[in-house]
Amino acid sequence: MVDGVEVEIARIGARGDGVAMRDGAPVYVPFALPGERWRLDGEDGAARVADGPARAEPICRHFLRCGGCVAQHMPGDVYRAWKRGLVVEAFGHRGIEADVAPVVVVAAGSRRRAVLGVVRRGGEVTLGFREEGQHKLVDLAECPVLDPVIVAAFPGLRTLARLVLKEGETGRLVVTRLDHGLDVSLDAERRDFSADERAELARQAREMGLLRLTVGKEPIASAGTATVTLGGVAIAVEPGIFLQAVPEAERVIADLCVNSLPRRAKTVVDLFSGVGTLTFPLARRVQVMALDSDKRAIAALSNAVRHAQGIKPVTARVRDLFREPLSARELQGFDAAVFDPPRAGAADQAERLAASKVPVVIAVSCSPATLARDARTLIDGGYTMGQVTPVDQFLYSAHVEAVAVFRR
Ligand SMILES: C[S@@+](CC[C@H](N)C(=O)[O-])C[C@H]1O[C@@H](n2cnc3c(N)ncnc32)[C@H](O)[C@@H]1O
Repeated sequence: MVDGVEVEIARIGARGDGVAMRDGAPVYVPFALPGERWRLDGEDGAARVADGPARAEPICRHFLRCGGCVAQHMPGDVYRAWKRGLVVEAFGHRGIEADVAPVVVVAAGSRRRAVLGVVRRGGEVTLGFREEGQHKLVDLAECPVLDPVIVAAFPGLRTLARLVLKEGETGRLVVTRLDHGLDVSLDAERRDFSADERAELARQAREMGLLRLTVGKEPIASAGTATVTLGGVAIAVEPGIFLQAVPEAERVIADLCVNSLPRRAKTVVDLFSGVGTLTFPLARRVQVMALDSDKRAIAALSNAVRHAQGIKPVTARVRDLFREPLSARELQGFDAAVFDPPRAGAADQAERLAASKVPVVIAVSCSPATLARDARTLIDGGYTMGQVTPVDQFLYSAHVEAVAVFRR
């Protein structure tokens, strides 16, 4: 940044920064809004010199310092337009004029899964969100985005981390609210726990009322079966398994999938199925073949099928769909395909789908950029894209989920 120069913010960029143009190049100003004027003060940052439209009151005291949120200062209409715009722009970059619906925004306090950083210094543990590339953790007293049950566990989680981390060591906590309590996995360098230390960790887990505690790969405590109910089916899951971040978003995504099926659909393939988030809601109506490369996820899904009631037949297979995407021939006979890949998208699988005759393809994605890339492939293969629905389950972050439906 250049000292003392004033700029006017024109728009909000992909990471939530305000963007101003200077000498034909974009300048990014964190936490700035369109219509505001800012003075750029060298490497140290920038200062607001003139207000634009009203700012929103942040819902959290840690906003601006915590790595979790970038957008609590945006008024609701600006925020929703920005999130929708992320999807519109991603398609625009691929030459697609997408029909993008208004954003479905989840409620605050509904996020059931958190990946938290912990560090031990001077005997004390700091617990907070670490954004990519950011090193400093802000110790959290609250987080209005997370399920309050997770927030209430913060003090106990610090105690757990204190028992595990050496001085100066950092660790990573994955905390998930399952059907009957919190599932906590703590990853740290240290692996050599004595029997006494293990007993102390187990005692702390009991005191916190945790459903399960895992340190590294070692099971430390369990207070019952760890299940998550998806589409009315309880699935016993292993620590750290992928789940959609917010239950409400999971239902919106599942409903969009089910409601987009052809009326007479009988069989659907669920690509990148995970433990069956979309498989089970789909299986209430149609036969499903579920595929994922994660052995533990497919085992959980298969076990759940055995005791599930009121669903159509489900088959589940382990398959690496990057190395060995389902071919157009293998896709033959399915009335619809759902694909919900990781952030990298599913370039090769999209090519096979584009060459197939599957009447309806439903793409679910947490990355508008790779969704748009894969959409281009499907459109070039003869599919017509219907409405795209952005689902804002990563509240106040620069991420957004989206569902797109393709037909031929
Ligand atoms: C975004 S998650 C979606 C899971 C599931 N549809 C859900 O909603 O819970 C992506 C899934 O892709 C799976 N995956 C990642 N790489 C894969 C690959 N190469 N082949 C098949 N599945 C893969 C992961 O195991 C994960 O379950």
